[in-house]
Amino acid sequence: MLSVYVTLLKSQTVIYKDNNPGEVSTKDLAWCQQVAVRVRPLRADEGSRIVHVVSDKILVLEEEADYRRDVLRQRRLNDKQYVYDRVFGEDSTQEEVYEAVCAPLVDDTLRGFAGAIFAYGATGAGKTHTMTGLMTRALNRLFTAITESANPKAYEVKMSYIEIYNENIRDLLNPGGPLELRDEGSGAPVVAGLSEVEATSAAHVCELLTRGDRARTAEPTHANQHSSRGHALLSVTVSTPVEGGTQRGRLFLIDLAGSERAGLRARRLEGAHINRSLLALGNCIMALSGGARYVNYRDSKLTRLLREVLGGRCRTAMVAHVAPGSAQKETTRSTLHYAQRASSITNRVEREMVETPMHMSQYRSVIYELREEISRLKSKMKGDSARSKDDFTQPQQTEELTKEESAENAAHLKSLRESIVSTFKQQMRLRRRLMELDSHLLGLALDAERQHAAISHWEARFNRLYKPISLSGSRLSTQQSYRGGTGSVTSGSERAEAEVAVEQAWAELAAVEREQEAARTERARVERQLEQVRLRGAQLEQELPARINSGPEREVLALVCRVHELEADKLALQGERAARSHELRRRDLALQRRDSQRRLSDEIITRQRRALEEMGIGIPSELSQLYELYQQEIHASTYTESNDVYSPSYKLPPISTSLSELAWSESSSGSGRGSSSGSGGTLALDRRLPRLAPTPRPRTSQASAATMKRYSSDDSLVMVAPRAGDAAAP
Ligand SMILES: Nc1ncnc2c1ncn2[C@@H]1O[C@H](COP(=O)(O)OP(=O)(O)OP(=O)(O)O)[C@@H](O)[C@H]1O
Repeated sequence: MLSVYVTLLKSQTVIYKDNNPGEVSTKDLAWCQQVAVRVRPLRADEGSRIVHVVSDKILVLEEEADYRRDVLRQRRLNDKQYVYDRVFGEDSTQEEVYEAVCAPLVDDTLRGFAGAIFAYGATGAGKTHTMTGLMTRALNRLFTAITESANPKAYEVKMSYIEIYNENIRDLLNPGGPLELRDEGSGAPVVAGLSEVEATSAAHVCELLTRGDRARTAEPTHANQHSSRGHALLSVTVSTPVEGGTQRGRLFLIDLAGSERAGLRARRLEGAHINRSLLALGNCIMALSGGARYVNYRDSKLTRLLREVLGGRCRTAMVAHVAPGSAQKETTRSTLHYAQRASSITNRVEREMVETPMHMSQYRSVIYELREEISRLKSKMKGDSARSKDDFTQPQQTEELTKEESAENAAHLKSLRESIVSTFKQQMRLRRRLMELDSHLLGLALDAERQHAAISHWEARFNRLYKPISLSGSRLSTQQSYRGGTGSVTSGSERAEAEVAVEQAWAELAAVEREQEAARTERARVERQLEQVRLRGAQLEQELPARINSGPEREVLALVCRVHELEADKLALQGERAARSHELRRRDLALQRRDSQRRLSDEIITRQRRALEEMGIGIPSELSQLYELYQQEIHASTYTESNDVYSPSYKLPPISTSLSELAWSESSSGSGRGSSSGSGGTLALDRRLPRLAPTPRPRTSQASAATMKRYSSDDSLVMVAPRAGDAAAP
């Protein structure tokens, strides 16, 4: 038994048997992503079937026909088609799923690669059913392959099985109290005290799995009598000696907790933890799709633990699970969106990264100081060299030095040189530490900002801005419409979830602030030390000119200079890299904030428009022009300026010429980033807007004009993404 989980997750020192290890590019990583959806059989109490598998890649979700008499809208709203790498229907077998999703990863494990499979979906959707099938088949296949190999005894298979429940980690193979997740330096976190058991045969593995499954936290839910309430992570490591080391392959099989919202009050904490960690996982997957962009793993224990799996050389597959009945419509839709978001990774990664200017100020001063030091040393060498020439023209003075004095000088020089080099090394160590601390502080500042953003988001959503307002004389439906339909439904369970989320954000913020305080104190201490070492170095330099009087000694000094130069160059490169990565993280956060600000603006505008309509106030023409401009600008910036890095998750409702012509495909809502956050990526769109005169083609900018297409067939404005070259078209 080993007590350290890091050996499972941390080491990526895989020796590749038949591949050149090389660096795995983001493209390779993207290629590794596979997203499948499995639909489980319909049960009698689940209503009518609303999920239809069309082919092994396509499924259709039927929306309820709320507008039965409106043929146009029925046609547009009812069916939503989703495309994935693979879709498994209700009669799919465990074997089929294993062959398509898991078998390639098992073969890779034997070849020394790492792979991971996630099962995602709402409670009762079939995650555990699928994962049980995959786990037993994967381990059977591993042992069969090992037995059939030339040297079965050379293989070692180890297993570890943990559960994350309510942000507590438990060892399922050796159940006991919660285990601590420790961050050790910059490496992967460590689960202290976790057991890793050597598996000797397929039968032994089955026994271990059964033991682990029994230890999982399970409770009945509305959809599943035996519902697993935490995330389960099974890790299997296969090691075998090869020439020059040990080849190690790993397979992670992860059965995520149900993604549904917490309904019961008793479950609110549990539900909030589950949603939070699934959101964090979704965000990591999303961020990884950008290749070099900042990936925040800190938000949950699940993502902290999976850091190396998600970001390392790991092929991953996700199997999203849905129930086909109308009773689970909401959860099914949200699962399909989540899976679609994950499957968009492949496309995104192949896109070019946006170049960002470097922000180097933090490093410039340190590098400047180093260069200064080098030039001082060099000028000393020149001075000594000149003096040495003078000495050469006056040999009698040199001859006056006794042999004893020369030996003494040489000894002094030697010790001086050693002191200079050692002082220099100390300086470099302290400077590096300072840079590490600065970088850490920058990361913490971003973390703190994110927590602030989360707090203001939830507070704005539930307490301040969107309290239902009462409009005298308005129809009853007005208040109802304020409560519902815009993504800010304040049901009891959501409010409870918000309270928990806010509490957690405050707690996280306090932890971040404590860490900031500790880092600042440490930084001040290191800075004081550096100042002392710098002073000592300056004193040593003062001694140099008087003592250097020979060619070999100058060579020593030149060597010291060279070491300084190399260090300065290295530092410059490191600084550049760190600054670039910080800049990317900062931009990522800025984008998220803009996104959330824009959502708020849109929601305010939509609600104001609705309020005007409900109160029977016509929209002044200037205001309607502004609405139009706003839509065009948002659309233009979304589709033309940042097409490669940012995708819209919502659109404002169009300003239409008549009520019946308002056709706004819901297909555009909720499928983009943040849509599963609970923050309401989806605005329910207003279908009762006042009739407005069609506006002329926009005059604002070429880009805006290029993004607008007028479909005269139904005389309503429908915004579509521009085709390549649209923006440049006259
Ligand atoms: N593909 C399938 N074929 C037949 N039965 C299935 C299938 N998928 C799930 N089931 C059955 O549905 C029930 C719920 O499935 P399961 O426990 O796997 O759900 P889950 O998604 O893991 O739920 P939870 O998150 O609550 O643990 C079980 O009785 C299981 O046997």
